Amino acid sequence: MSKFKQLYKPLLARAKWQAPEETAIEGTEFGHWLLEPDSLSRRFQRYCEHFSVSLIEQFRVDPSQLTDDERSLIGDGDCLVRKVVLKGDGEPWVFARTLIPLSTLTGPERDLEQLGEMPLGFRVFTDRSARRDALMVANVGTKDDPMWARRSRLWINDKPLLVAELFLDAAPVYAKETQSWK
Ligand SMILES: C=C(O[C@@H]1C=C(C(=O)O)C=C[C@H]1O)C(=O)O
Repeated sequence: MSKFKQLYKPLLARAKWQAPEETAIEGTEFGHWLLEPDSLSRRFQRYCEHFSVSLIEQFRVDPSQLTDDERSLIGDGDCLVRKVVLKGDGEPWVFARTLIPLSTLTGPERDLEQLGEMPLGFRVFTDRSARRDALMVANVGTKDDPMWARRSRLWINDKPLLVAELFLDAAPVYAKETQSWK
């Protein structure tokens, strides 16, 4: 799993986030994926027989480990960092890094620290209060060979978490004709 950290963490770290309207992705096939407001995990499930999440690492950081941008979105408190790979039929589709403020890991949300290999989206989007905002996108590849990432803030019971997702080559996002199975 460390190859995912070595390969993909730096790509996400240097993403130059843009508002979708500043890019030409709206109305494109992959734009529909990148702008997905509901659970990406639930959508991925429709494009494979077996959807799974592998937990790479999870640890706590103090706010000095966050960027100014991240602090402006989720506050300047200690956070839990959760890094996973989302897989479709065993193929790595997304590398995701989520920042969950400890102030979000309270009350009914305490369990978010024990998710393990349960997809975060399955837990968050079953809550009626769940919503997504501050969605930004970035091409961390090249113009001719794009590698797309997105970052968005999720709210659950009015408490935030920040999710950054890097869409890997095998992801259905890039398939010319993505026919859902279900
Ligand atoms: C937020 C979602 O959860 C997905 C699963 C994640 C995880 O298990 O850590 C992280 C980011 C997402 O790709 C979603 O399904 O939209």
